[in-house]
Amino acid sequence: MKFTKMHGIGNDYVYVNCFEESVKNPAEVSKFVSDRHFGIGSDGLILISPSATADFRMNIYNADGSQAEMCGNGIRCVAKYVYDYGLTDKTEISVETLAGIKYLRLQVENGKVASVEVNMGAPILEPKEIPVAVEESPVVNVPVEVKGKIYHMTCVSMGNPHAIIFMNNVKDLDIEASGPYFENHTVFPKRTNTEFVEVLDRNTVNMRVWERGSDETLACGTGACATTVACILNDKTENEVTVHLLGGDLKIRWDREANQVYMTGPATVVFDGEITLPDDIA
Ligand SMILES: N[C@H](CCC[C@H](N)C(=O)O)C(=O)O
Repeated sequence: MKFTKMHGIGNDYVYVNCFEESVKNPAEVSKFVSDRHFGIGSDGLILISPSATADFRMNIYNADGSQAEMCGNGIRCVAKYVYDYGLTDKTEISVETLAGIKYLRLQVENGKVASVEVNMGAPILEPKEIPVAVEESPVVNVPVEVKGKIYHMTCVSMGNPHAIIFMNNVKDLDIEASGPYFENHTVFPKRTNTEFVEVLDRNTVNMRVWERGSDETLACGTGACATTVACILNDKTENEVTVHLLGGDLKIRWDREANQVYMTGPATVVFDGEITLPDDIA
């Protein structure tokens, strides 16, 4: 199977061009290629395919094989792949995802995509649609007990679920001690991604993330969008925020009139490769 290893500020995936390849067991393939010792090493697998309703289709699988509705860092890399590898010469494209069709603007430098602006759509705040099993709507600063400790969470979906926890210092956070317990908490019927956020000023935050199905990652695009919405709902920032993640920065803007969230950031090709999959998952 031919693949391209790419990352969005350190959130790395194995990308497969399904115009040329066919992946019959994507969940199993994602688990295999994601293993950083026995596979390629990645946060998951992303398939780029034809679409009947958009220019391209993106399917994303986490490292544990679970399929997610959307991936912000991933969709920027999809845009870079389809332009740089000659599948399109358009600098405005649409990509079909399980979270709906997304519209992207590609910034090209020296013939290659340098950064991408994605319209990530409207944030979803209705608890039943996130989903999160609480009465409050919207879910803003709601107490939740995790491993015997009370946290206050704000929940937002960008097509995939996010729980945002504000704290004073994320650098020293022992994320392994709480991330998995939020991810698998019974209050989240479909599990959740969890963002731990330190507000630096009205336009800047530090964020770390424990992702559903991929443990801590160096960045999460949908998480940065959900975090920005949560900051604004809690009156902690203005509508435009620079999110500092372990792997780099994303610029997020929530256009309140249009109720659309925009994310701008880079996309990087690491290498092209070919791998022989074990027979039982090929
Ligand atoms: N783990 C996420 C999918 C990947 C999202 C993230 N990598 C991004 O950049 O948005 C989930 O299960 O919802």
